[in-house]
Amino acid sequence: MNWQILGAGAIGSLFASHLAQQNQRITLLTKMQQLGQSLALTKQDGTTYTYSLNAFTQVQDDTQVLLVCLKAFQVLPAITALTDSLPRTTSLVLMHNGMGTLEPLTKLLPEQTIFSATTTHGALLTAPFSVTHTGAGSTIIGGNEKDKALGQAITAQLNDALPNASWSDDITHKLWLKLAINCAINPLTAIHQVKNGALLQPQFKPVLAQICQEFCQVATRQGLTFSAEELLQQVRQVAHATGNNYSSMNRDIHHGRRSENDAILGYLLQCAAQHQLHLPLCQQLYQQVQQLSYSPNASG
Ligand SMILES: NC(=O)C1=CN([C@@H]2O[C@H](COP(=O)(O)OP(=O)(O)OC[C@H]3O[C@@H](n4cnc5c(N)ncnc54)[C@H](OP(=O)(O)O)[C@@H]3O)[C@@H](O)[C@H]2O)C=CC1
Ligand SMILES: CC(C)(CO)C(=O)C(=O)O
Repeated sequence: MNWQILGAGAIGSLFASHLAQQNQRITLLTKMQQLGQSLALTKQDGTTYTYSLNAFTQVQDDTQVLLVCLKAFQVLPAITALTDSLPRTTSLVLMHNGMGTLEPLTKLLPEQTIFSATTTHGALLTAPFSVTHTGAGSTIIGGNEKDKALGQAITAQLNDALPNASWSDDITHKLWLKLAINCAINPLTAIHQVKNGALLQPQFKPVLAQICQEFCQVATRQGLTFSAEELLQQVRQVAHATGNNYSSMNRDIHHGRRSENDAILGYLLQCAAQHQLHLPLCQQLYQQVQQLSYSPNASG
């Protein structure tokens, strides 16, 4: 399979380097063309490997899989700019936190095969084209039933490169579970500027419980089954397992970058509005994060 990775940030570089290590045919899709770009991967044991990859600004004619490793708000503008040159035979795999990109992309590219993915691997870009694998995790991929055989073949190659990757017949549920975890952990750690583990302190328990409860109201109306009690347990497990890490939203706010608030709490609130549901705590947290966030449209 010919792979192209859109976005040579932390996650894109992590997957690109692991695919290169497997001798997969792989190129990058970046903002600037660079033939023979070196990409350094530092593994968890501290060893560093360097790969030479070609970086293009367009999708290559023979690209079979375009792995989209962008922040949620970058996805639609990036793919829209590529639409005219995107071969019909290229499958897209969307790999980002938050939700809300699949529906507009499906409208934009009705003929294209599009898969969704979510990963719990941790990656840090220490310099341009230099990535450190900070935490081993797993990746789940899914899509339409009619595309399952292709999706499973893509998943198998990804799993050879960076385990564990698996196919899910119920990717919507998996994406919503990750959404719940991000709705609970990201805003609180961003607002209070604390590490994930701080949310295990007793004062956060009722707040996390209410987020899970508001989340479940929306999920139920979307036809998805979650239990608020189980979700709270899962959120606390993730806060414990990643206790020493800062969430991505925490880092975005800390560094004055745009956060994925719109694709996380914003998406949940949008779904809630469609069902005439009011989520008082999620609404308040969303606004607090917005006030702290860099806004690309703000003047002055
Ligand atoms: N890092 C991690 O450990 C994890 C991240 N995630 C999720 O994965 C997604 C990607 O995260 P991450 O890799 O950390 O983010 P990064 O910001 O590191 O990577 C995004 C990259 O895409 C580039 N980019 C943006 N627009 C374009 C474009 N139009 N064409 C080409 N390149 C473009 C950006 O360049 P520039 O900066 O110049 O705009 C940047 O290099 C996010 O949704 C994140 O929440 C999920 C799990 C773990
Ligand atoms: C799971 C969690 C909260 C880990 O930090 C994450 O996905 C993020 O930071 O965006």
